[in-house]
Amino acid sequence: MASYAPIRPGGSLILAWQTKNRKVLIVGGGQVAAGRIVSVKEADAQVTLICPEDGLCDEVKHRIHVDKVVDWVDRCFQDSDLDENYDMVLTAIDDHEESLRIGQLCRARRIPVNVADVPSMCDFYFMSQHRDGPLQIAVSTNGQGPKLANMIRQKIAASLPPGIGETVRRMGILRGKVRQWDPEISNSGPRMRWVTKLCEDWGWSATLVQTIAMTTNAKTTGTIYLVGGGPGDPELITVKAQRLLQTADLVVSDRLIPQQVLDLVNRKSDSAQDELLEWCLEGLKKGQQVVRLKIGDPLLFGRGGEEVLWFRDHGYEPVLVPGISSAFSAPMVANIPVTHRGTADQVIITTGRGTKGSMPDLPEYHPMRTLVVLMAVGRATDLQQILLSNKGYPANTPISWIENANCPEERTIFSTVEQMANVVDEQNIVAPAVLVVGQSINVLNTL
Ligand SMILES: C[C@@]1(CC(=O)O)C2=NC(=C\c3[nH]c(c(CCC(=O)O)c3CC(=O)O)Cc3[nH]c(c(CC(=O)O)c3CCC(=O)O)/C=C3\N/C(=C\2)[C@@H](CCC(=O)O)[C@]3(C)CC(=O)O)/[C@H]1CCC(=O)O
Ligand SMILES: NC(=O)c1ccc[n+]([C@@H]2O[C@H](COP(=O)([O-])OP(=O)(O)OC[C@H]3O[C@@H](n4cnc5c(N)ncnc54)[C@H](O)[C@@H]3O)[C@@H](O)[C@H]2O)c1
Repeated sequence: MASYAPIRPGGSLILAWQTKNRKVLIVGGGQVAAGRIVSVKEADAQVTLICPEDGLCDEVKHRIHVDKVVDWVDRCFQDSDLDENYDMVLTAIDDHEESLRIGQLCRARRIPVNVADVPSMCDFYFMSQHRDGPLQIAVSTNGQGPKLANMIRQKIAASLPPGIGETVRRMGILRGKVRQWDPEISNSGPRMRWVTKLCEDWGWSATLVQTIAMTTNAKTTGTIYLVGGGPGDPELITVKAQRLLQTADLVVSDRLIPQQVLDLVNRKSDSAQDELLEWCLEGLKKGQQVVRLKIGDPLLFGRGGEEVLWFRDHGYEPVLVPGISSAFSAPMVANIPVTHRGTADQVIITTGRGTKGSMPDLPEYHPMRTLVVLMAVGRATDLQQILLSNKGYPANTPISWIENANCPEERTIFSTVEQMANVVDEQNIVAPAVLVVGQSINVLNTL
């Protein structure tokens, strides 16, 4: 039998009540009323406050006369005040009998009411709250310990990462964008899975969540930055890239937009790549600072050169910002100095998958050469055969597969050229993985 969460009665219903343009009546003008004004005005309600002038505290006077966010009625409460069709009534007066009476009147009219000094008369309680942009954290002790609620709230707020409110705000913009890309109700599932994956992958790293966000602050001239996002570890991007990502109006990224969303895009266009570039262009035309974020380094197997030409054709010269390529960071993960005095004096970086699936002309064996092959996993058998049969590699030349380098799932496997395809099968190595071949593997690794 399935087990479900137990029901624990005796609580109150916790909601984020939408009160925009709703009519709220506050009775009283002391410090408690002042706090209520802030709470309901931050929720965009329309506030009427009833209280004789001599009862107004300084803060309430300020809200009435300076901020002008309150319609003030200069007298005591009258029963006919409730004829105004209020959506909510809050009493904060020092006359207990009158408080109770107003509470009962509201109950009779089914108007939700909070009576500051009579919890039993409250349809809802106020909570101790922390706000940072759209992030709202509220603590309730259900009337048991308001001071404790205050202390707990402060402790929670202090534990939050800086900038989290801004991150939440940008996430809202991004979710809106995703919905614009594909408004189909029936695609809600993939959209939600994508947003969930994004949040899980980038977690609390506020700056990096910001990097994928899209804002709309238009500037006068648009600039396109072609930025290397590094190999996957959020700490392995350059300071310059991070600054640009934080300040950009629009960031378009293929790395962070996983397959589910590219699938959505694909149905609108034959080529997802073109669509991404068109988004950049749209931003540029609006005068935005646009970051085109590429994994690794844009110009090393990143098709960055092609994108530079594309933007040039459209009248924009991209600013290039380098990134750390896995061609260098992956060997480092496996403790392989790709050059090392006396062992390796050159490193050749190539791919296992050339244009249209071709195999590039691999270099001859040289004992002082380190070979780094990107996108090699699917071609392990071909690569092994070419290196052994055509390129003179000794069967026992050390190799290393580095899977998901610089990501949490990172894995390093050492073997020899003779075994390199076998280990892919045996160890179930999957892309992305980098292959390193050469004697430099043995310098720091005792295998
Ligand atoms: C969240 C907050 C919002 C707000 O009201 O703005 C709030 N009280 C706050 C502070 C606070 N209130 C009081 C103290 C003095 C210390 C103490 O008594 O503990 C402090 C501490 C302080 O000032 O730091 C006195 C007090 N409060 C209530 C009573 C009546 C009673 O218990 O019978 C008495 C005794 C009066 C007396 O003895 O005369 C009743 C209520 N107060 C509530 C909310 C609701 C329950 C929420 C919950 O338990 O979670 C509820 C039921 C009704 C409601 O108002 O909706 C705000 C957090 C401030 C912050 O976050 O900084
Ligand atoms: N919920 C809470 O957390 C909390 C905290 C402190 C106090 N309280 C209670 O809330 C109430 C208000 O507290 P306060 O510190 O703001 O009090 P206060 O004495 O500073 O203010 C009371 C206000 O009510 C006005 N008033 C009195 N009778 C009125 C009427 N019939 N019509 C319109 N206005 C009227 C007064 O002119 C004054 O402006 C008190 O009963 C207090 O015990 C609640």
